[in-house]
Amino acid sequence: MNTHYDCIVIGAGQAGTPLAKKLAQAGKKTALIEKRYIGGTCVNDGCTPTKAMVASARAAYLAGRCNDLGVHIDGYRIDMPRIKQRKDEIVLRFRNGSLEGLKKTQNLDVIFGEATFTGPKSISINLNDGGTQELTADQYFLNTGATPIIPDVEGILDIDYLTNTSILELDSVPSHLLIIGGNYIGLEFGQMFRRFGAEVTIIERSERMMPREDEDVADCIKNIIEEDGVKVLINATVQKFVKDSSGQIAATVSAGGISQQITCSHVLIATGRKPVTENLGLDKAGVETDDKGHIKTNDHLETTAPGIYALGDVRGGPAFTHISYNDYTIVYRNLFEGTDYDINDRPVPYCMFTDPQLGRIGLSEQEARKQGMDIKIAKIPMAYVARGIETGETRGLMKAVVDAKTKQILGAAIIGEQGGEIMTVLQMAMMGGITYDRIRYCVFAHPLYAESLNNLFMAIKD
Ligand SMILES: Cc1cc2nc3c(=O)[nH]c(=O)nc-3n(C[C@H](O)[C@H](O)[C@H](O)COP(=O)(O)OP(=O)(O)OC[C@H]3O[C@@H](n4cnc5c(N)ncnc54)[C@H](O)[C@@H]3O)c2cc1C
Ligand SMILES: NC(=O)c1ccc[n+]([C@@H]2O[C@H](COP(=O)([O-])OP(=O)(O)OC[C@H]3O[C@@H](n4cnc5c(N)ncnc54)[C@H](O)[C@@H]3O)[C@@H](O)[C@H]2O)c1
Repeated sequence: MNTHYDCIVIGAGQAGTPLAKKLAQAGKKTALIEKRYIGGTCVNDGCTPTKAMVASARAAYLAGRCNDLGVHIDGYRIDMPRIKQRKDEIVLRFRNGSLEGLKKTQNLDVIFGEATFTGPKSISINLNDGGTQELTADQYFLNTGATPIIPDVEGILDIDYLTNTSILELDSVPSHLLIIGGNYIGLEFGQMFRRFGAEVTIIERSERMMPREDEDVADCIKNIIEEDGVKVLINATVQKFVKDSSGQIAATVSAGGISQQITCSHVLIATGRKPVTENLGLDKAGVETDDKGHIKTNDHLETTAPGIYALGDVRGGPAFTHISYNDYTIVYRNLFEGTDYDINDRPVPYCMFTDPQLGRIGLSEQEARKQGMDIKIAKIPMAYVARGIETGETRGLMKAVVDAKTKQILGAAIIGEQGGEIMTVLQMAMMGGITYDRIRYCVFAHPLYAESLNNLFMAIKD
């Protein structure tokens, strides 16, 4: 039987879930199709589980250095099954909470299965419970997310490599975790598992880790990670994997042109993510993709097919939960509240949850210089920050890029224990047009990290 809806949302990620609810609440007969779990990557394989485990890793770190603060404990041990159980409980709470909210929503059907376009406005669903269902709708909203890129390395299919999903299922600590890719996923998991007691080696193919960040920022993070005992090889790629009969994996690694063999127990792939569009049948709907498979949209998130929108990672924007969520608010408000928002109107903050965190907003120094802008740089080490000294958290730095003439803040990178929160203070200043010379003399409560924004902008010579 063919059922018709006003709106169909494909993918219950960070845009699809709230959007489906709002569409239904606005009186639209809506279906939300999800092939796996409500909440998508963020809740099930991304932000929620990793940040829960990062909290356990930080507890281990603090236990290991509390002697410095004059508190002596008689050793500690990592209880990986408990860490996993705690993480699972949090994930289930978020996932089930969302599902309950969706089920209670009038005009909304949640259907578990994989959707594929069969025509411009029709889909077929391979139901998870068996069988298929054919649906049509006036409007479609695609929020199908992204999935790990697996590099083409000889022997990789023989080694049971881990991804950001399967590593979350480990209930023991690897003896030696080799991570391919030295950016967000590699660094967050790398430091976390080092703190759980694993030997960790990160292989990054670029000339430096975090190639999109300023060199001093990336170097600061690299020094911190290495100080924690993670081995980092840059300019490095894995050429070959061989698994021996005892389960150990020999990786042939070329680093800086020199070949070496590294033996490890586990391999995590963290080499980036690609959009999930393969089985969507987009050609049947007239939805075009770019050369990387991302769904093409305009600034209002409309695809090349009328009445079909794409939101979140699948459209290749900055791959963050808050961006996917903001995509939903743009689409919804433009459709139902008569607004004309576009995706260029928003800031793109982000926070990498290493410890200390890296909070980032706006232009980096290298980006501003590339654009030929007249800028000044404010920079202080965290070791100058009173709050950092008092709490024993002196690793990191504060850096801001400002317009030399207008005194507006153009961007910031804060590496610090609350780096994300401090960055957000500067984000608000940027949004409100508060210039750096005002922040320099602003009264902040003492002794907060934010108070040191005074000192940060004192570092600029007018
Ligand atoms: C390890 C890790 C850590 C991360 N940490 C952070 C962080 O700290 N902060 C942050 O902002 N971002 C983080 N991210 C990124 C963030 O998780 C994503 O950007 C975010 O989840 C946005 O995803 P989305 O809404 O585009 O789609 P997703 O959340 O990926 O959802 C897509 C959904 O669509 C479903 N689907 C796909 N195809 C079909 C189909 N044909 N039919 C039906 N359903 C389908 C999928 O099953 C999935 O549930 C992290 C990512 C990873 C992997
Ligand atoms: N805290 C956060 O906000 C957070 C945390 C985790 C993930 N994420 C999101 O998830 C996405 C994916 O993260 P990611 O770290 O997997 O991808 P990424 O694209 O950010 O980084 C991949 C890294 O792997 C390297 N690389 C690629 N191929 C390689 C190879 N063959 N050998 C060695 N190195 C190789 C790249 O040079 C790059 O540094 C990111 O875009 C990010 O937006 C966000």
